[in-house]
Amino acid sequence: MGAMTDNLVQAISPQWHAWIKDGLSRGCSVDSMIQVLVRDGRFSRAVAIAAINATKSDQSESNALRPFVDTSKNYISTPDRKIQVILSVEAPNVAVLGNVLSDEECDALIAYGEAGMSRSHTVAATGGGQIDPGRTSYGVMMQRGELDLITKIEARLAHIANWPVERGEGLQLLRYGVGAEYKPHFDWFNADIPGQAQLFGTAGQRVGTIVMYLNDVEAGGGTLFPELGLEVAPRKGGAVFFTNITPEGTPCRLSLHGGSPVISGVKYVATKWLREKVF
Ligand SMILES: O=C(O)CCC(=O)C(=O)O
Ligand SMILES: [Fe+2]
Repeated sequence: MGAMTDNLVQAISPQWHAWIKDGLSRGCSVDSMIQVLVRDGRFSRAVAIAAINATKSDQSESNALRPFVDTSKNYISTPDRKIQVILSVEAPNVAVLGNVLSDEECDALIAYGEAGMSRSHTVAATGGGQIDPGRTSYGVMMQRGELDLITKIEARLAHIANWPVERGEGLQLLRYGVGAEYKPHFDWFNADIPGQAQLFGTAGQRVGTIVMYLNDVEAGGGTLFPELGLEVAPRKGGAVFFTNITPEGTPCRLSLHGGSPVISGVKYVATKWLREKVF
């Protein structure tokens, strides 16, 4: 929690942090505080919400938090890499990023994961994995910290999304051949579907997602957000981050997304799902 708050304080300045703390202690409404932060502090709404939530959780140990990418500048400086902010959307909070991974890191992930790949599954309504015509990629799940390279990347992602490494699942590596796709879906678990209810486990909801592109794709293979009319083109080393829950913590239907069919070439991605609690 400390590191996350430090990042936020950096993003919003100690003065504004103190102002939020004071407002919360005086019982100001969150809406009114967001308005002031956006108008006078010139913060994006996403940063304002995240800063208020982080301050709240520091005070009450509540868990009303979601990851966020600070798009108030055009670059994000992580300890080992300067990330480009290319595009951002407010709701759901989407950030398209460049230069997240080096070419060498992309190549190494593909080389390492390729051998272990098998046909991807989805979760059946009654629980368990199933082969699904709506998801025709091949993939492999990796352990958190499975390689030094992965540890390094996971630390970088934690910095970018302001979310602790421990609250992330292992990376999932996917390969889509020509025609392969992942039809639009939600990454959040649906508590009303028996097969999904058990997925919450002790780590809770999948609150955010980062899809990293490991190669350039000749045609097709974009990440599509049908509710936003947005499609992110795969670019080697780039990534798209998005939140799966609203600022209030409920499943976000605008986060509907999918991997469009690859038309020509092959598409490799690495997906990091961010969980509510320690995974
Ligand atoms: O392949 C893509 O572009 C999207 C992948 C995805 O939605 C996921 O892994 O959950
Ligand atoms: Fe997804």
